[in-house]
Amino acid sequence: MILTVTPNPSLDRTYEVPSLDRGEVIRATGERMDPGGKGVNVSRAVAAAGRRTVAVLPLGGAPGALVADLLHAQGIEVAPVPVAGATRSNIALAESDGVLTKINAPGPELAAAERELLLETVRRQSVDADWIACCGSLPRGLAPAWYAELVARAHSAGARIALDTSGPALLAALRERPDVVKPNAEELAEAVGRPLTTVGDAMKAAEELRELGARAVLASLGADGQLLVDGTGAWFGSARVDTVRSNVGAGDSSLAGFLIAGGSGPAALASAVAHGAAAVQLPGSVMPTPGDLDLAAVTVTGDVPVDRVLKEPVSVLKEPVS
Ligand SMILES: Nc1ncnc2c1ncn2[C@@H]1O[C@H](COP(=O)(O)OP(=O)(O)O)[C@@H](O)[C@H]1O
Ligand SMILES: O=P(O)(O)OC[C@H]1O[C@](O)(COP(=O)(O)O)[C@@H](O)[C@@H]1O
Repeated sequence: MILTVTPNPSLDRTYEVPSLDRGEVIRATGERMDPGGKGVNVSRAVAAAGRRTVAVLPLGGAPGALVADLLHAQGIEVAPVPVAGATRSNIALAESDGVLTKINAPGPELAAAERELLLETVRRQSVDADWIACCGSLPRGLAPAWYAELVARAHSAGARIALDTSGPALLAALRERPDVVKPNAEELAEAVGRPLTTVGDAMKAAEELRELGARAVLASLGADGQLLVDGTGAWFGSARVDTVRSNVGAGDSSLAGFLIAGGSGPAALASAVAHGAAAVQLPGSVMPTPGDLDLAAVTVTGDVPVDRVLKEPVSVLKEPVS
């Protein structure tokens, strides 16, 4: 079973708009609503693969009830943590030329009793978990070291941890030796405080995260593919995609693919790449089913193309949020 923890889930609302004109009334041509948050998406992808998953998440107010309904409708087991504040709604504005603008709300602040209940729920649900995937930003009320504490607790309970977060929360958790971390290129650049121009730059940065404690680093590099660096070596995986429909949740789908395939080594990397490539060819944050995957289109090599210039280099570093 793959347990996911999403401390700051969301109701994802996507509006299709012709284009964005600041200060104008924009009439949407289409809209959709999805249960969201990075761990929620991992659970959706694991369930789409026909594997068991339980999603732990704080839920509050009408948006929280809607997230629970949408997840139940997709057959996903939810271990809710009732909270007083309303679950956030995140807005994605998809322009007709393919550009996506996202507004991620901060989400409710968790009170002390709610924080305790969240940890207790994770502990109770971890009993038969092969992996615990802890994903996304932290809501107000959870200290940057919260994921570090979760990794330590999960390890003492014998579970393996996959972590997909960024900034201070990622850096703080590394010292507890998460089994795999999954930064995207921006998050990787932010973590090492350097821009990334080539696949070699990304590999050096991933090695640095290992030196800081990560046992393995699965770095997703958007259109360029993915890098896996662990204690036994490094591999690069990619797949050709002709038409990208939506990259929302592509990284979450990749992480699910990696864990479903065992969570280590080149075969798991190939599964991660196949899931990422399939996800970007589906609308919104729809997660791929086995029929959507094209493993034959995936290439994995131990001969990492270090000199390859990234199609989407990271030249400007994001300001840390906290
Ligand atoms: N434009 C693209 N073309 C082909 N594959 C893509 C594209 N964008 C994303 N992917 C696939 O999805 C994976 C995850 O996307 P990425 O943008 O790196 O993650 P995140 O969603 O976490 O920001 C990539 O490593 C790649 O396999
Ligand atoms: O926790 P964060 O970083 O605010 O991200 C939450 C958002 O990320 C998502 O999980 C999608 O992930 P990506 O933006 O990485 O594609 C959405 O479902 C959700 O709205």
